[in-house]
Amino acid sequence: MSGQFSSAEVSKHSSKKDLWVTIHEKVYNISSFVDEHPGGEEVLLDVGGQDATEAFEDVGHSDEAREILDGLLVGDLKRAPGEAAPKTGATDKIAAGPGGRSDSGPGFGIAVYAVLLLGAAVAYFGYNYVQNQEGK
Ligand code: HEM
Repeated sequence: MSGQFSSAEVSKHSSKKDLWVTIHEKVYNISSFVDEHPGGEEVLLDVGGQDATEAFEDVGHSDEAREILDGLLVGDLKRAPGEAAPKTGATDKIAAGPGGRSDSGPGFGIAVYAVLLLGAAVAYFGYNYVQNQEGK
């Protein structure tokens, strides 16, 4: 079974027994997998009938998980003209990375540098302060 489905069509399949999601513009019927999902059924029911690209990629699923998805494919997502594509900024970065995978979201690296810089500044001024005290 394969075809093209609009997001309105996909959103009709949001019950546990009939659960579809969209990931990267492809439509998957994950009903048979809900009970087997290592991450639990709750998260899958949450994204039922919706675009699950971000949720799926944020977890950093393995290649095995992607293979399971391949087996659940029902078709392509048909976007209505003018319909906005979902936000997949984080996903685009992951896809563009050298290994194709990344564990941290965007902005995480910057936060780490900020903390390191702050620590270095505190250490530097603290050291100077102690030196000055000793000099007295
Ligand atoms: C819809 C298709 C999905 C498939 C086929 C799938 C498949 C899998 C598989 C095979 C694993 C085991 C680890 C791995 O191989 O990466 C896993 C783990 C996990 N999944 Fe999914 N997943 C899907 C969607 C989601 C979504 C939408 C979420 C939402 C947050 C999610 C959250 C998780 C979490 C948190 C784990 C880690 C569980 C643990 O290690 O205890 N998954 N998934």
